[in-house]
Amino acid sequence: MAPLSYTDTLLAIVGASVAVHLTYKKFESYEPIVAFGLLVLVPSALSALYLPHAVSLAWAALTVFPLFWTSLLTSILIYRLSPWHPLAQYPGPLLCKVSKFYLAFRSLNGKQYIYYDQLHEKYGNVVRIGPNELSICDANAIQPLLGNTGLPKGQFWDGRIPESEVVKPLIAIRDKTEHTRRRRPWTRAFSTNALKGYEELVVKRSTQLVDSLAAEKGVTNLAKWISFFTYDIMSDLAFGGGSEMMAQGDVTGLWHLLEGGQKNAVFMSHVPWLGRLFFRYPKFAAELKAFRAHARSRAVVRKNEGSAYKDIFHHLMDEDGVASERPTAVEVTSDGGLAIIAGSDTTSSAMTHLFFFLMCNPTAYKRLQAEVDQLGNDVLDTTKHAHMPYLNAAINEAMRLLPPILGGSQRTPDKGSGGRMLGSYFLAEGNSAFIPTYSLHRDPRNFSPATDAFYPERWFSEEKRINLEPKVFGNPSEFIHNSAAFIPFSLGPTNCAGKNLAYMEMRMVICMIMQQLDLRFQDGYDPSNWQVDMLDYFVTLKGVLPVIVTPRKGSRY
Ligand code: HEM
Repeated sequence: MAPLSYTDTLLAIVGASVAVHLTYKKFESYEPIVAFGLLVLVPSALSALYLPHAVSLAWAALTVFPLFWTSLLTSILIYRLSPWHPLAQYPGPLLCKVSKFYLAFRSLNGKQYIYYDQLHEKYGNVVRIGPNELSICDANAIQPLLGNTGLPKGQFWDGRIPESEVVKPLIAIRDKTEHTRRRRPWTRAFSTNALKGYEELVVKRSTQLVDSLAAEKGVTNLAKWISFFTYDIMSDLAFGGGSEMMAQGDVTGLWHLLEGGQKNAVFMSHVPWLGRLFFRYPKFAAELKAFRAHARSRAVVRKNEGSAYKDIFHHLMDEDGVASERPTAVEVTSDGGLAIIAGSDTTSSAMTHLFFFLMCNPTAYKRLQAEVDQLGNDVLDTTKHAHMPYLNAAINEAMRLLPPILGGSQRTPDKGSGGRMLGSYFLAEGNSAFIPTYSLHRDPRNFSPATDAFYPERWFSEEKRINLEPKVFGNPSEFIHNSAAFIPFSLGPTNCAGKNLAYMEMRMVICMIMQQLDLRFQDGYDPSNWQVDMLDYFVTLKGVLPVIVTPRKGSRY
């Protein structure tokens, strides 16, 4: 067969690159073998085609590879910016539309929630924050995206979990049927009965926290103490013990490992295919892997040694034998690690933020303390906690202003579904969307007036709210309170499994601390540092919160 003319050969190379683009788009494989085939083998074959126009095969390759890759990138670029792209109608920064790498790099400074907020300020309710991803700051999209008939999880978690972990933790399961199956033991682990069983432990650890704080002389870092508390208690609950951070400090460096891995993780969640690739190299994301390996080893110890009480592991492992299908050991090990990660950082953020806001707002501090003081000897009674209006309003108000997960949970339409209407926005198949929780909670259309200020009173009924000093909410016609737009625990079938435990822990710790101790900022501390030091790596990394703790008059100290 006669060789192709020079022009036809060049056209064949460009055509092949477009075909490779379309193949990638259709099949979306993370497999390195597929990438190798499409990005290396195809241009190698094309180099042979080009050989008649070159002095050697090496020379042909030197011409064909750059041409092939450049036309592939150009094809991708043109498509992403073209009016045919299914998200073309949505506004957003050019660099976000071109590549998700832009956001991945921007996320490294820990301020992506602020960036989303600025984008919504500039572009409106819907912003195209990636070539195939939308951020939707509109309460009408919450139900269709996250609610009971909402969409399955997106690729976000694919880049955070190494492929070698064939059995994924619950939070990373995208298939709805499989997720429902794996969620069942979690539902048992947080039933009313199971929660009752955790109470004694919550009291024990909360007492240890209050004792430790009372013993602190001079300035102490409240954020650190609360983090150690949540880590210790989640280890007790997930694995029947194994952590004594409040007593010994972070001697094994686990808290450091947990936090250290988050920066890598957030980058990879934006470009999951790269995460999959990099995770194969042992030195990549070493902290993340070390933490997960530790969690797995703790699970094995817990399984072999048992526990003196019914912990979360007990229910996940179905040690009561109530499930029709028993979870496998690998599933339980994977989910045990998840319990620590999901349950410690989030709860510690919520509580630390609340104490921060209380110290900034003396009126709210006094109102909460007065309510707590009415408890007297019932301070450990969880049934009373659940009905304390100021306590619960203050917890919600802190999570409204600074939700522990500042961004949102990504969702993607099922393959073959054709896409989904989310309120008045259409999300085509192959694309993802999320609701930016921080921006939604700080949207005056959802919470007004004084949207950015800490006022637990906004959670009260009108008759109670209207006369309270200062009279911020004195004018009912100006008042907006859309509780459907309050989603710190997300929503729907994949919402936070540990929500009730989190509330129980938070209420207990807050009541015990407020009853026994007075907290105030270190002299000269500038509260504006709190948010400046805070880093959003999906979970929130907190800076130092320097406080002076003094036992209250009549306390046990
Ligand atoms: C204030 C504290 C907490 C907050 C704000 C919080 C928030 C969240 C959020 C936003 C999600 C993602 C849900 C989604 O993808 O739609 C989540 C998932 C999850 N959380 Fe929490 N969480 C908290 C405490 C806890 C605790 C104490 C546990 C106990 C182990 C826990 C266990 C989980 C689990 C297992 C998931 C995965 C649920 C699933 O995929 O089905 N969380 N949490």
